[in-house]
Amino acid sequence: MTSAPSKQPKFLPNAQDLGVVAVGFSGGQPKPGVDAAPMALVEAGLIKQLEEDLDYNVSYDGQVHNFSEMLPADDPPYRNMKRPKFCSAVTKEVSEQVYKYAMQEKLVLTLGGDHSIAIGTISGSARAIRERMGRELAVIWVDAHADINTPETSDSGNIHGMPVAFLTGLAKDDNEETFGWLKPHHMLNLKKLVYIGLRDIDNGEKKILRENGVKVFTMHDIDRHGIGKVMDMALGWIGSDTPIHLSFDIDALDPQFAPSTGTAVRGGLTLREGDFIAECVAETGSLVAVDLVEVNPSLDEHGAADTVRTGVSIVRCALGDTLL
Ligand SMILES: NC(=[NH2+])NCCC[C@H](N)C(=O)O
Ligand SMILES: [Mn+2]
Ligand SMILES: [Mn+2]
Repeated sequence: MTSAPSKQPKFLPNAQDLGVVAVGFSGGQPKPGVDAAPMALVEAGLIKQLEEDLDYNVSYDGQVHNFSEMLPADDPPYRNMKRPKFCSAVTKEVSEQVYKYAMQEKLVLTLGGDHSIAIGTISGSARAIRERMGRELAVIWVDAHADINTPETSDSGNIHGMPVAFLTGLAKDDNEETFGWLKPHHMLNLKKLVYIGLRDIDNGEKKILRENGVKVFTMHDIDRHGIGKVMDMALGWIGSDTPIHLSFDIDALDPQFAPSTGTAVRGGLTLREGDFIAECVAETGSLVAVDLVEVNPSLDEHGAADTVRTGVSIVRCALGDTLL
């Protein structure tokens, strides 16, 4: 069962050094419980497996940050965003933590939490990659959703539907306490973003994706070409010489395999397709950071254990586990 990452890492001299950030944050959406995911993943043995089966030197403070000390006394909706100050403060802190590990040339694994935390993770990696190598980061966003609403296009006001808009500068705010801390060095080029697995895109998001020529592989593309060809095309778009941040929303998988998530959408990836995406990214040797988000162990009508197990498997594959 034991296996080492299959290819020589391109951007991390000590690719077996892994920094783990556990973000117990649920404020980017309305359902409680997604904050308990990091603990559930750790209790399922994730960190232990990464150390023992995959030989990583794991830096992890053993704590799931819940950021309760950052909860603002007053946090009314602003520009249609719910809990804007809390989300902004937490993602800013996550950005710093990811940045620190990335500057130490560690691979960074962030366990969410809802997908709003990607504002922190991706801004932290993008900044570190710029500083360390003068390079731009590429992002592979695996999800049922595009999460590219601006505050103005969002119907829900939930910030977990907006991270890509903030990260690419499509959405901006001048106030430091409502994402104004995001500066150009934190940002992602829309041309370096690739989506896989989308099937529930809001009308405003469709317009944004089309107008900006964003590279999207929907479930339709996967049905048409198969996941193998889609991964070739996705990685071909990024190129073999660009650092990659993988942001994996568990709801990309079909609810059969990952029912315990806040915004489940039928018609998703199979378990193997999910693992395969992660395996292909690992094989590039270009991976610098991974997020696993939106596992909600309290939505357990169908058994959260399955969803947690699916999450563990995705992370293992992304970090170099192979079938043989
Ligand atoms: N990270 C997620 N699960 N996002 C779901 C977003 C759903 C919807 N598009 C919204 O903006 O509210
Ligand atoms: Mn999603
Ligand atoms: Mn998402």
